[in-house]
Amino acid sequence: MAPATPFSCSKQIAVAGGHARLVRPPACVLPRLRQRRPTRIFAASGNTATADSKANLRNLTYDLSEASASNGESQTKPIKVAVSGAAGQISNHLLFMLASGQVFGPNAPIILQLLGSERSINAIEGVSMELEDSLYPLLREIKMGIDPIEVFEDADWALLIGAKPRSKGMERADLLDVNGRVFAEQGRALNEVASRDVKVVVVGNPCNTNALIAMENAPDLPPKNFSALTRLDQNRARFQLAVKAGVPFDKVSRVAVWGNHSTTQVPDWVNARIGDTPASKVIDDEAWFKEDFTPKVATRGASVIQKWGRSSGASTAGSIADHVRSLIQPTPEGDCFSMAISTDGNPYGIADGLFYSMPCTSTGNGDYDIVPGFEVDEWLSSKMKASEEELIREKECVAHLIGLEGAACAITEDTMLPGEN
Ligand SMILES: NC(=O)C1=CN([C@@H]2O[C@H](COP(=O)(O)OP(=O)(O)OC[C@H]3O[C@@H](n4cnc5c(N)ncnc54)[C@H](OP(=O)(O)O)[C@@H]3O)[C@@H](O)[C@H]2O)C=CC1
Ligand SMILES: O=C([O-])CC(=O)C(=O)O
Repeated sequence: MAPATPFSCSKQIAVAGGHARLVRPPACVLPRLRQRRPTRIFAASGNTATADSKANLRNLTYDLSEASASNGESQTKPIKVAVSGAAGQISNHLLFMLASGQVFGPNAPIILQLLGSERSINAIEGVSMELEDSLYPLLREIKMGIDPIEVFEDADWALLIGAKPRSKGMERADLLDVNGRVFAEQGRALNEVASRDVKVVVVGNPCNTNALIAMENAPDLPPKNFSALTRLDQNRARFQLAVKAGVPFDKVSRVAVWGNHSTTQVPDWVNARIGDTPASKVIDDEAWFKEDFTPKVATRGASVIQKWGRSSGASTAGSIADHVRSLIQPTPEGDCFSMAISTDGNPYGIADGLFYSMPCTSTGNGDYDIVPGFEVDEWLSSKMKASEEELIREKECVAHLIGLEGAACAITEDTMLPGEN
């Protein structure tokens, strides 16, 4: 157990005769109350570690080793999962899924490393209290802080969710710049302190280009370890196909989503299957695929906001869980999953140097392969090209954040996130 310091707090939960007992060291109580003064405790720091930087990090440790041993569980090394935007609504679903074992499985103890800001650190403390009160046996430790250098230390996974939403009057180029700076800083921090095999999943929008920025700022980490979330789009597409065909969604497979997580995305009905049959044979209605299915999936985020008054939180969290599970479990034979990945050397002729969503498989070791040989007909090809061009324009707008010179931002016609209308 870590020694208590004025700025850290450890807790131990012992189990005797089947009853959990919280052993709270006396030193823990006062510092915890003191920590409610954010200006003192969670002072902003730069992107390099300082001698007293640990003082900015709050640490809760739950040592359940006695309990685990008495239950005959093996002492598995906990998985360290860093989450940014930890006070946001997606995280408010995801953190509980992570702590409960729904993502990494029922035998994987977990350490949560939560990144917030001065704006959100109180809220993150609140979330951590709820996590404590949920009594998750797999949850071993919660770290919270506002400096990515501290929070990302030794992370095995980094789920980068936090990003500024576009506000009224803000151009997409501004959004790319503001969020790009955040992801550049976080990429540098991961490069410096995360596990050398950290898997980085970028969710915060515009997620494809943010993933590119994070990766380019982390030259010591394998580019293949970076991906961006398009699994929500895949799930949305799968649901629409199942409903139209009148089958349970588990009969719908090989659903690729190509391109950008934006309204130019291409949910692929050409290669999708329903049972063992091409979806286009089961649903013999090309006009529906082109004029209804495709825009419905691409603007589903906006429809949710229109009805619900806020953007997709629970379904996004579920799709992040699906994304992670797809990398740590073997892909079922004949199926694929979609995520945005580096295009370097891809078999579909997409320009190198982008993050573009494609069909992938995994053997379950955290790595992936792009599935070759998907049919790309003329219609699919022209839609895929449009999304590629959008990503090239986005990249030009963030050239200054990825060490490129000479490019200029030429986004004139505003491209849209799925949640915008
Ligand atoms: N790829 C995908 O499929 C999807 C992506 N998204 C994207 O995920 C991101 C998070 O969504 P959600 O959790 O709903 O958002 P919330 O608004 O609930 O939370 C966003 C978090 O981002 C952080 N943030 C970082 N920088 C800023 C800033 N400059 N201004 C305000 N907040 C900031 C805030 O945390 P803090 O103060 O701690 O920094 C905040 O808690 C968004 O970018 C959204 O567009 C959403 C749905 C699907
Ligand atoms: O546009 C947004 O912020 C929400 C989003 O990505 C989605 O719902 O797919």
